[in-house]
Amino acid sequence: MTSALELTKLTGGYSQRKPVLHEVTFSVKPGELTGLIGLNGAGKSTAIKHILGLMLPHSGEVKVAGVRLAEDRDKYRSSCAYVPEQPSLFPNLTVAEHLRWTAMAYGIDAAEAEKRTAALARTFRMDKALGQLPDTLSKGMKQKVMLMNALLVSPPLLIIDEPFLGLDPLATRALIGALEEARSRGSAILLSSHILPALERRADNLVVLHQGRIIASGTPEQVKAAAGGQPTLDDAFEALVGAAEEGGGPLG
Ligand SMILES: Nc1ncnc2c1ncn2[C@@H]1O[C@H](COP(=O)(O)OP(=O)(O)OP(=O)(O)O)[C@@H](O)[C@H]1O
Repeated sequence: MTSALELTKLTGGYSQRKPVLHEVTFSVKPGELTGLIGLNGAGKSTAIKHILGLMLPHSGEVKVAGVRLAEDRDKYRSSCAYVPEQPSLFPNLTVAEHLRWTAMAYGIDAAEAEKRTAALARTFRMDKALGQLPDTLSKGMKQKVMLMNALLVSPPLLIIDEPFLGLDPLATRALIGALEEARSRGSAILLSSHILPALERRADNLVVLHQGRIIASGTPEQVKAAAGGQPTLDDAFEALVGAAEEGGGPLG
């Protein structure tokens, strides 16, 4: 099965002289949810910028839906949707207009877009906000609009930065349900988050980055085992980072 996302020995960053990422290799298969975790400054956002094609590798490669950006720009770009931590919306477009615009950009038929919009608005309790402009929305509501846009597209690869921050408990549940649905339709999901218990419960795989290198990866159980059999992912993360900073090898 072609991976939805495949990083092979990706070395990259903001200057050739001082790379941020060092030979990062991992993949996400259709229907899988992978959590990307690491301390502040570990390189998660830099990895995402490379995946989105906003930065080019110094060496190694990134494939989305089986293609490199240089091979097929249109396929690459239309195969992923990204929800950043900070919502960025057009001030003059209403919520419904954002969704319509996204649907057009991704070539989704208008009737289908309308149907998906109505369903997403119900799921995220945003029915009454469809006619509102971003300025009149709360922070969490803006985040919901970003999520609704990405879910409307239902792309092969969905990348979400800190998905649960700022969402109320019902919206969090709605998002978890919507992500499950997206997975069952075959979307691969990459979540970057500091909220480890949420990932421990839901991720198929984890990638632990430290100073731009992968220090552990695998299922949550495998990562806990690699950290010396820690009881929780929080404990495992602390142990792995501690060992990496002491310059030690694998724990256990
Ligand atoms: N625009 C930039 N120019 C130069 N260096 C940068 C830039 N953005 C980030 N960096 C550096 O790249 C490294 C990785 O940063 P990155 O933003 O990828 O971390 P992160 O894991 O996403 O952190 P956080 O959890 O705080 O969001 C850090 O050393 C940071 O200082």
